[in-house]
Amino acid sequence: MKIPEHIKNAKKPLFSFELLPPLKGQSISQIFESIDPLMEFNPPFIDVTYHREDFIYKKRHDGLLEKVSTRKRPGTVSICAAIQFKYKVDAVPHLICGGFSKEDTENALIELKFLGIDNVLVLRGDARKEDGGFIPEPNGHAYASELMGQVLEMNQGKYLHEELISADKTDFCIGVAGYPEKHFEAPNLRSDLKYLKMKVDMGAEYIVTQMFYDNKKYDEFVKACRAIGINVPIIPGLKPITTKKQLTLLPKVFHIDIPEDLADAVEACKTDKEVREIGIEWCIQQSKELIDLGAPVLHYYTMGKSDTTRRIASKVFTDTTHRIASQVF
Ligand SMILES: NC(=O)C1=CN([C@@H]2O[C@H](COP(=O)(O)OP(=O)(O)OC[C@H]3O[C@@H](n4cnc5c(N)ncnc54)[C@H](O)[C@@H]3O)[C@@H](O)[C@H]2O)C=CC1
Ligand SMILES: Nc1nc(=O)c2c([nH]1)NC[C@@H]1CN(c3ccc(C(=O)N[C@@H](CCC(=O)O)C(=O)O)cc3)CN21
Repeated sequence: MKIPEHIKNAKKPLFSFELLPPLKGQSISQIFESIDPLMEFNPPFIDVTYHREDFIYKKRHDGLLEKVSTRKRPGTVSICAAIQFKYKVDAVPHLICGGFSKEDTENALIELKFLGIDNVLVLRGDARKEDGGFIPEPNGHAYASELMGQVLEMNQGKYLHEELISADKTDFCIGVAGYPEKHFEAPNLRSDLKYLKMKVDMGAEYIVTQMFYDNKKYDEFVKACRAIGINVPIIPGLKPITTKKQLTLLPKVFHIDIPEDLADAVEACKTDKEVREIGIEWCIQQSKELIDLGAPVLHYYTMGKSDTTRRIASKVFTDTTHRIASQVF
């Protein structure tokens, strides 16, 4: 089922989460072990991220260094298939521009259609660390909107080499990313929202936000979106803080602010065990308020660590007194 249908059919706010493909060499059982403890909260969908290749430098016999491309976390499509068939919930693979030619993208989409996976989150993808900034693949896409264009073409039955393929139309539901605190490369929020609106006008059916720790940012973002005619569901993304290191790491990697109260409380902790308690409390509070603000789904960036999210969800999603999501869409 498509994500917007899950939202329309829901009688109360929904719980969903996101995981990373495990490191190369590990097994699917680790994925299942991280999903099992969260199934009691009835996620209608589970996202699986996509990771582009990295470079490593290998020493050759002659002593020179050879640049070799490797992928540390392969398997998004097969993990999605395994999830969908085992748990009978929709798996949402992330599709990225980085490292993908149009042919690679087409092949991935053909495989997804074949597997009965019909929701995708369309993203540009992060820059490779070594590159400094995002560099599109030759014959690839530079922006999420361009990649969306290709998915939409396939939804119309238009493949890259029509003379070579006679294939049916695909029917993908497309979600996109939104940034309550602005995407770090955008000159200002208005510009970022302009491109977000472009993605929605092209056919994106819902938005998942970058993580944030101050609900006011989400509230203002939703209002700013509505004011310019973005009327699709806006799903907040949440990541509980669990270590002191994240206080500097998260702003650096994801370009987000940590509110003073939260930062002070984390600073005052003596151990990461204490930090985790603070992070869980903060996230429970945030989750409850977001439901009151009308968030249709709460999407947790669990990234394979389910214990923390389980503790949060058991406080947020087993309490049936919460109101039905009231966001306008
Ligand atoms: N791997 C994953 O699962 C996830 C990754 N992300 C990351 O978030 C970042 C951005 O991804 P998206 O939001 O999908 O990218 P996007 O292509 O929509 O936007 C990227 C930047 O370019 C600007 N922009 C967008 N379209 C433009 C256009 N046509 N012309 C000029 N500027 C334009 C935007 O304002 C933004 O600053 C990436 O670093 C991505 O990896 C975010 C969520 C999940
Ligand atoms: N820029 C960007 N890239 C992403 O891949 C991404 C986002 N934003 N925002 C939404 C989700 C959240 N994602 C993730 C991915 C990895 C971690 C993670 O492993 N975090 C480490 C620190 C980060 C690091 O070491 O690079 C952690 O300790 O929490 C968290 C969320 C993936 N998605």
